[in-house]
Amino acid sequence: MFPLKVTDLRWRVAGRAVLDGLSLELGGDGITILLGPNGAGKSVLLRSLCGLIEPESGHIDFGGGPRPESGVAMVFQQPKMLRDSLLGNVELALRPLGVAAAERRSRAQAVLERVGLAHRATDSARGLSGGERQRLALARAWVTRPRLLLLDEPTASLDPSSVEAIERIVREIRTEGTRILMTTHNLGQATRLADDVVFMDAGRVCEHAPVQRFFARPASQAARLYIQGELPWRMAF
Ligand SMILES: Nc1ncnc2c1ncn2[C@@H]1O[C@H](COP(=O)(O)OP(=O)(O)OP(=O)(O)O)[C@@H](O)[C@H]1O
Repeated sequence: MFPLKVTDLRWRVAGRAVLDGLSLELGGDGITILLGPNGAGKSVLLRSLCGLIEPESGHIDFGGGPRPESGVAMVFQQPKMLRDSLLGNVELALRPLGVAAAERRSRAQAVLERVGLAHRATDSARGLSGGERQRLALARAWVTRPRLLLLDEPTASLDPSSVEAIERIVREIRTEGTRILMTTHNLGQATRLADDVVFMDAGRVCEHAPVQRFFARPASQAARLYIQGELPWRMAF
């Protein structure tokens, strides 16, 4: 599946370019944090990578071929839960992969353990808090053992301890060999998690750099302004 090469991707809505000739290359390891202002096209890029949006032109090449049938998973900012138990939600993710019922159950139980939700396994998923829902959404993706995991602002509007729990899970998923591409507006989180940063503006990649270099010496004016704009609170303390 890697290197993942995106070339000159274009997608318009009502004549306005949302992806405007976007190109990007990702190697097979690590966590890439996708930064950029609201409306830059980050979510649209993630949706294009998992096949939910078909760009008008351009090319996405997964290690020399088309997108594989399985191996790419995505977690949305506001994941939808089935009206079922946590176990049921996780097991369902394995059905399309042809995993036998007994193995579906054991893998679902194991992954719920790892995200700290085993004690809620038979509860209704609809009754979970925001942080618990995100952990369940990560479990549903993780249980399929994706090679590439796309995370769209998985900690937006979560409290600090829920954010910490999600970050721990994301690191564990990465340690087990899953490539992660994740959006966030939390720059502290970006510095904690990222190996490298892709900065997008107006439907294009402006910059792709190792995390330390990106924050110490952003190469583009757009990235400098974004970093300054997102960090006013630092000046206050
Ligand atoms: N399905 C859609 N139909 C019409 N317009 C869309 C659709 N999806 C996204 N857009 C538009 O494309 C632009 C980019 O949206 P996108 O959600 O990718 O931005 P983003 O960089 O993820 O922003 P944010 O940081 O606010 O989440 C926005 O103007 C959005 O309104």
